[in-house]
Amino acid sequence: MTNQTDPTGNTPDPDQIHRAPKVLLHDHLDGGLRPGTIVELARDSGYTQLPETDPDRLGHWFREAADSGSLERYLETFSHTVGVMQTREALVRVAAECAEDLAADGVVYAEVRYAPEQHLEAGLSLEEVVEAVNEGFREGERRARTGGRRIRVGALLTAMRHAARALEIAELANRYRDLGVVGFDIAGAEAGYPPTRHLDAFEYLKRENNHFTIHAGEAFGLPSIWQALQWCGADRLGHGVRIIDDIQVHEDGSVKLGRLASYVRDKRIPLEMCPSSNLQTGAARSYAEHPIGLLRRLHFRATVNTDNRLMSYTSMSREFEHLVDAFGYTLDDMQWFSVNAMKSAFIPFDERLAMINDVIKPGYAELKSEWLFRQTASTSGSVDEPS
Ligand SMILES: O=c1[nH]cnc2c1ncn2[C@@H]1O[C@H](CO)[C@@H](O)[C@H]1O
Ligand SMILES: [Zn+2]
Repeated sequence: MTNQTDPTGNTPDPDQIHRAPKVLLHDHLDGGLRPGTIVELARDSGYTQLPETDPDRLGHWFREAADSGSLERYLETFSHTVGVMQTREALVRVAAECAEDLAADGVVYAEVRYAPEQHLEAGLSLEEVVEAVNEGFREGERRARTGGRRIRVGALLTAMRHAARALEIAELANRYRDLGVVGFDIAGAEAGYPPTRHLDAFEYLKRENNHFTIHAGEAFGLPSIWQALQWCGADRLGHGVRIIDDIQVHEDGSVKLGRLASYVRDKRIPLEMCPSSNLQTGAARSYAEHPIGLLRRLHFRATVNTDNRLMSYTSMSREFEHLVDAFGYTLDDMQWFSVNAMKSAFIPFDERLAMINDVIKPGYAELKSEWLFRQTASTSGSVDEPS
């Protein structure tokens, strides 16, 4: 890695990034399958549409096909993952492996989303889909614990923005509240499908005191973010990268925020940023030019996320490696992003606080203290040298 060196010495190396406790708010269940699992599920269910049947080649295919520069083409690849996630067994397996994989990557808390309406082709009901995924998450948490890792996973139920089932899915999310589902989301092609199309679902959730995030400001700009916040009342923004269009950076380095960007920062609206995904869909040109750098400097409530680990060939550790490389981030920056994410989670406040104080901060303190002890050891060594 070619990161800029940090005078305090706590620029993390890949091993530290991996061990650091990480919090993930934006990850799609159907965007994170293991290639080998897709191949096996396709074989077992008679799904014949896979473009490759060798796991390595299939993984590569997803990454290449998703690297298209457009959100619409990126989303086409999901037909294959959704295609093999149509039975109870498949959903339990995929959800369990998701929790296991995230835990193995050092994620301690995750909110994982999926659209129940996309898993009904083989006759499951919406309720059966939700229960299968919940069962899988619990199983994955157990396996992680057995392997010495702890993770907590909550589900977000997504409604597809081109479809007309948002209210029904919002009601489903409300029914399974406190039973493994922590919130609601809308996803899918953004241009042509403004958030206000689903206003009834959002108004319903507000009346129920429930939580939701909205994919906005990814493939479409400020009007989408504005609607998501001011018409729909979103608690968080999925991506929200295009908020950058409302921020002017002058030659002398001074910065002027427009009304919407000010609102987002002042109200501490969490931005679920997914750098690798944005590079693939054309929402950003490079890691170094990704708006997260400026937004972090300006103290927006930015968080780091994977979006789709399979399509974007990523993990939380990889996202942080890219950001450390691009911006010279330190363990303190990683802690800042992780605490931001935990503060923005949809679980109750006291539980968020306990995760921050009992898991995240001690985890970073330990990593930082390792460095201190390494320093002390090398310093005392040199003192002992005869001069
Ligand atoms: O970055 C994204 N933007 C918009 N929609 C997405 C993104 N990633 C995945 N999905 C959509 O969300 C569905 C449920 O998980 C996926 O099937 C995919 O169509
Ligand atoms: Zn997404």
